[in-house]
Amino acid sequence: MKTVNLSVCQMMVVENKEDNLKKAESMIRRSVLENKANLVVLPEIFNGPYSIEAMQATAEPEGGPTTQLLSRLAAELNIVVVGGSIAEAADDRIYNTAFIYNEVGERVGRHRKMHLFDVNIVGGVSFQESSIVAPGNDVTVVETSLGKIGVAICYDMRFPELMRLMTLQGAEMIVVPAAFNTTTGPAHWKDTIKMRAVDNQVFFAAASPARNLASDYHAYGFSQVVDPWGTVLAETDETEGIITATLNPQRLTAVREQLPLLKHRRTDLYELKECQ
Ligand SMILES: NC(=O)CC(=O)C(=O)O
Repeated sequence: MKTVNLSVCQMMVVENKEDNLKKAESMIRRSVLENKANLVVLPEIFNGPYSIEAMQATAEPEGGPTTQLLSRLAAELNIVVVGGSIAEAADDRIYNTAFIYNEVGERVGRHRKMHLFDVNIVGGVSFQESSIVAPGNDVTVVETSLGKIGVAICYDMRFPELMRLMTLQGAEMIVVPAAFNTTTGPAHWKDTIKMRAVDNQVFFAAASPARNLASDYHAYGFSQVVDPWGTVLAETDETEGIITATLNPQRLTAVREQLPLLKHRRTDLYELKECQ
């Protein structure tokens, strides 16, 4: 991989789609102009609220206004964009999808959330994502000029097998647009980010929306970027803002050489395989 300046835009997502697109555009521009980012990441479902009703209302196909904007900005600003995720309308279904664009605005990857957030936590959050969203079936590792980026979405990051598969496929950075909430966030967010980075010896960036108490779903916030040793390189609180970290490839090499976890796996005793 190359040296990467990664910015996470922890944006306040509101009801109105156009307002969200304007906000995403201004935060992407600021990431580049003020923080010299060459990789910019947006949160899960950034163009409308993360709710069953809103996802139905905001769903659009690839080539719609949201992906057009992301592609145009990637090309104009000469950056790689992991475009958070959107409700994607395709095949008469809705997917929760991240689109990834390169420096000339080509779509170089697409991840459809594989694990859907169907939970009912007593006294806390209830959500039935599968009532509207269909699951994706593909592990996503994208080859870019900056290095290999594994992309997953929110609940996907709770599944260590998926993170390890991405690592075995060469991911050097794992980037996760996400929206934990005020029940699961305080309990699990930071530990999950750290352990996925440490287990796999990868850079790990998790991008949340800012917490909007006017919406039904209260995102946790606290976006983070962590290095392969588990050191936090950048983090924020629950409010809107941009965080930026420099990812140094020598750090990844040094951690993997000095603590060769990936080489010490007992593949004579167990294996992890991607089913076709
Ligand atoms: N929103 C999600 O997909 C997942 C989540 O909030 C959690 O795992 O907690």
